[in-house]
Amino acid sequence: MNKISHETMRESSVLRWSALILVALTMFFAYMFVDVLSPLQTLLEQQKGWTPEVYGTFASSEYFLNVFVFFLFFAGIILDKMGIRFTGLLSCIIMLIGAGIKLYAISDWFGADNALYDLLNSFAVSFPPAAKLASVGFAIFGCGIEMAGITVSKTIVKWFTGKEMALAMGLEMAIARLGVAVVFWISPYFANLGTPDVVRPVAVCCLLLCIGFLTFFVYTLMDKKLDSQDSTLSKELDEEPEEGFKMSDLGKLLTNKVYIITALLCVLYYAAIFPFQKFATSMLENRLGLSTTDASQLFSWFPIGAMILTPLLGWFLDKKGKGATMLIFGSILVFVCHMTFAIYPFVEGDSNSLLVAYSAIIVLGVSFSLVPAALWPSIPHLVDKTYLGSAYSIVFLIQNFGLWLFPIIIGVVLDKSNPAEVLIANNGVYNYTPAMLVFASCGIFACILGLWLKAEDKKHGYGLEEPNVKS
Ligand SMILES: C[C@H](NC(=O)[C@@H](N)CCCCN)C(=O)O
Repeated sequence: MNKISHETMRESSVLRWSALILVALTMFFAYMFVDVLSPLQTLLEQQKGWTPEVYGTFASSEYFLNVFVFFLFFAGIILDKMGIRFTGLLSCIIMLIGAGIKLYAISDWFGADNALYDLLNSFAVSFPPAAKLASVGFAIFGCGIEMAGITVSKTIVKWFTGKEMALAMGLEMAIARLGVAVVFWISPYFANLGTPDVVRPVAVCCLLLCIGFLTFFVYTLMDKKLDSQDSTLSKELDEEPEEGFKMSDLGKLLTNKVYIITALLCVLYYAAIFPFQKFATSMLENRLGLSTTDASQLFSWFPIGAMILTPLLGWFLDKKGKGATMLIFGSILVFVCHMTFAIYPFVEGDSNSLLVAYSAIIVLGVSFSLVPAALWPSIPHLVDKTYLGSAYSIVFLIQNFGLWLFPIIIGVVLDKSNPAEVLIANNGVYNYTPAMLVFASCGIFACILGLWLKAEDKKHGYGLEEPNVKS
């Protein structure tokens, strides 16, 4: 009788972790691009005339096509039907196209006497043509990055199920957070290299995206080999091939109560994070009287904190569980941070104020480790693996709605709470309290959903509080 070998590449820890590093690098460069303009809001206002409302609308455009053209929904189906290699490469190409358009839009090549410029200048004139075209580019890029995000989540499940899955997801997110931290340092640096200019950092990040494309391409070679090993193994074991996504699975997802609670928690929690990231530098400049570079560097401790803790908490979840509890604590901490920035009487140049600001940013970093480390590995506990790609894509879709809406809300709240005459009386310093209260309220609602999730888990035993690694 032939001896069946159960060994595939995923049994080799070196190959498994190499696969992870390759896909994580793609996300590292993608996350850098996402936030390349976040530390430059003030410069965009001074140089390009982008008011907070324009900037908020531009920031939210990243999610527009995912939400309103349901791109993420189709991305999930493409992923489940066409597989990781096709979807991952497609997502990288989409990101590059979107990034290229955004770069062109803010460059000097796009200006008056250009037909497209004149066309975009012919309506909604308070929204500059460069901001309009940059938003189109960012919306296309947003399709790519979200598609890449679900592809990477599915890739990790493929290589790490029954192994260190939460640790792997934590490490992938840590590498992405490092990208955010790095861009909060290098973006003001490149912008101020010579005459201040927002184009330089965007051009650099476009080049880095090409490297991300290459690392994903290398990963596809490993993925192909693993698939051929898996199909040989299934034939030897006489296993039925997996069925893949069916439209009826969508109904199963949308009627899965605990999955919907998780998706709502996700949207509320992340609404207090990514949109905040877009305004944080400006908020710190205004609340503490810091320069752009200092505010941006202070804020970078948030992704750095998350980067250090997320893999550790992923490891903890693998070994000890307590996923639902982590979601609750993470939501409480996001509330604490945003309330601090809303109500603490910060004084310019005061060391206590700086200490409080640093502490609040670190607290946010801890929160942003607890929730993602527990949230994403919890999805495979709640749904069938045949439509896992779609399950991730629907959560991302619901989340993207919040990520689209909140920068707009915050932009409007900032404009309304800082009318021109008040702004002039305050020497141009924006009052951020109402905006921060909006962010803080998201934390409270996320916490309530976390408590509900924990109660459902206790009742039905989804295993959210259980460790992932089965010994
Ligand atoms: C893994 C998770 N990713 C997401 O939530 C993405 N849908 C959003 C990426 C947005 C980048 N602006 C995470 O990063 O925690």
